[in-house]
Amino acid sequence: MNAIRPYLAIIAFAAAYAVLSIFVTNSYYQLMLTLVLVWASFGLSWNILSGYTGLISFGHASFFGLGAYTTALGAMHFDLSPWLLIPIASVFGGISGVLIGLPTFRLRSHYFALSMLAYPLAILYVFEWLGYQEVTLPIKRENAAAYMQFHDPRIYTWLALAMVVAIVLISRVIERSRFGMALLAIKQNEAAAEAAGINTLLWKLRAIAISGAIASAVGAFYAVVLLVVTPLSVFGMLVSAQALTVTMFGGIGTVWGPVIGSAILIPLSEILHAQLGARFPGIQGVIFGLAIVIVILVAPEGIYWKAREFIQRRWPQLFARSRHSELAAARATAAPPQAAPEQKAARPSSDDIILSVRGLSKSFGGLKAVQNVSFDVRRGSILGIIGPNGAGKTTAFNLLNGFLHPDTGEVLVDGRNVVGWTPHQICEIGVGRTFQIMRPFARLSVADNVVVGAYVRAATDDEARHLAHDAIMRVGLEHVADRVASQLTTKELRLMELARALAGQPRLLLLDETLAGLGAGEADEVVDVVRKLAAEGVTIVIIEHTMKAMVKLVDRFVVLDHGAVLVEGEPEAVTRNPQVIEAYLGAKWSANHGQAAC
Ligand SMILES: Nc1ncnc2c1ncn2[C@@H]1O[C@H](COP(=O)(O)OP(=O)(O)OP(=O)(O)O)[C@@H](O)[C@H]1O
Repeated sequence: MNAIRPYLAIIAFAAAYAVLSIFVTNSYYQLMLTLVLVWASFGLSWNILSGYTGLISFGHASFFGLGAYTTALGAMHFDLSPWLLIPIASVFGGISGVLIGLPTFRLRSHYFALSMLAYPLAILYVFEWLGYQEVTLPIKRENAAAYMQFHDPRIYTWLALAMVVAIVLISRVIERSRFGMALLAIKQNEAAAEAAGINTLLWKLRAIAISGAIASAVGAFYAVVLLVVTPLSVFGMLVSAQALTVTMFGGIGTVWGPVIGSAILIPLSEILHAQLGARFPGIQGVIFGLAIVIVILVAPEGIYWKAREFIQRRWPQLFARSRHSELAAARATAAPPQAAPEQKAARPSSDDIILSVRGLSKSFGGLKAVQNVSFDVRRGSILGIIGPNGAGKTTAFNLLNGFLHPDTGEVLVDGRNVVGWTPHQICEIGVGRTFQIMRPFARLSVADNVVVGAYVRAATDDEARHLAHDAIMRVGLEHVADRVASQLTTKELRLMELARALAGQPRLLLLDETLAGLGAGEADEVVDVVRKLAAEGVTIVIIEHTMKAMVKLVDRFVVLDHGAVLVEGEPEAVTRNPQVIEAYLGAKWSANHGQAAC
């Protein structure tokens, strides 16, 4: 029973729809029942890319149209059956997804959305130019069922229903797996996902390939239902808009969104088109436009989420769940993963060098943000990087973990030069990172945030949950593990980012201003956690402004000024250095601490 429970809603929906379709005898309404499911399926395909990753596609008609024309042309020129052509269209859709995704994923947000718009428009003109203005599928009088042609229109509805159920199940599998978590992490913060070891390009390509394959299959089926295909009806703006509108109206990022949106908007626009289409041509476009305006004003993420929020407020017990207890259960059952040898090693640090930076430089236009920086970090030690605002500390970090590529220089992690690697590749070899401006996955729970960081080291979901649980315990956040990240205090967010980095079992942790925004007491608590991690053998490089906390924490300092290393050495020597006092600490520090430091 427990195994069936997540699918009860879709089983009930399919049963009710099938029963409804049995009693609808009017062929026009029967067609509408089928079209509702076709557009719901198309919306579901759009949702797999855009709903889960947040990369809005205005160009899903490319896949839909390719599918429709594959069926139409395959039937016309090669006398092939749609039973064969639909899977072929799906393969074409998947391949075109990768071909479109590879160049277009270089772009972000609205640039991505707008460039996706170009593909169906370009393909539309190609098909017109090829002379395929209107392609009709040949009618089969004999053996019609083998060509997916049926006298009883209800069979199309049932086929469409089977298609929706299949796509909902695929979406559910994606949602509940590492795939879905990766896409959600990308949606909430792509840079943090990449730094947590997620190969963002690969997951996005997988999402667009699956999304494109499904959209093409839906388009191929649409051609079978309507029997006529024109470039405008399958590649037109309204087609892409339809996927977007039904999903945005119903609810983004949930399987129910496209189904709800389609069930409301398609009959509405079809009936108005039938009644008023002659007097008001293009009335469907008006309906979809109005739907978008209403959604933006009333329920920006769609009516599913609005209704869910309402129910959650009214009957909170229906939604009570404990992800952390799941994690704790996973910990009780899963075998403990092998600790990395580096983590077993205890301080004090040896002369073994884990990170070696050689002649690193980076300029932005004429500004030399990092100039010929070199330093070594011994395994098990804590290195502090300090310097005034704009000294190049964050840029140096971005060069170390692959967000930026240096103009010159080397970054050797355990002797391997990682210059040119991507952040997730650097994370894979054991370099974790937190950010100066915190980058939580705001709508995920603390536990889920940390699970995302564990995937880089875990072979299975259970192991990821086990590692996440360990990391949460190490930073002392078990009491808020089920809380949504957006509800955390600054200190908790800092610790959660630490846990997310720790879950990937790094041997080297780069902490970017982990104490920023904390009160004195809170900063001490976080310093204690960092010190404990170092005692467990994790090597730490930390950027900080808070000199007082740093002096007590670090083994060595690198002081940057104007992008170059001003001084390097042990805390006592560095804080007494006249150049450091002049460039960074100022005369006041010298007066207050000079004696103490001596
Ligand atoms: N992407 C960028 N494009 C142009 N200039 C940049 C870029 N990133 C950083 N800079 C400039 O490079 C210099 C070093 O910046 P960086 O953020 O590394 O300093 P920082 O020491 O971390 O400063 P803060 O303590 O204020 O964060 C600054 O002058 C900054 O304006």
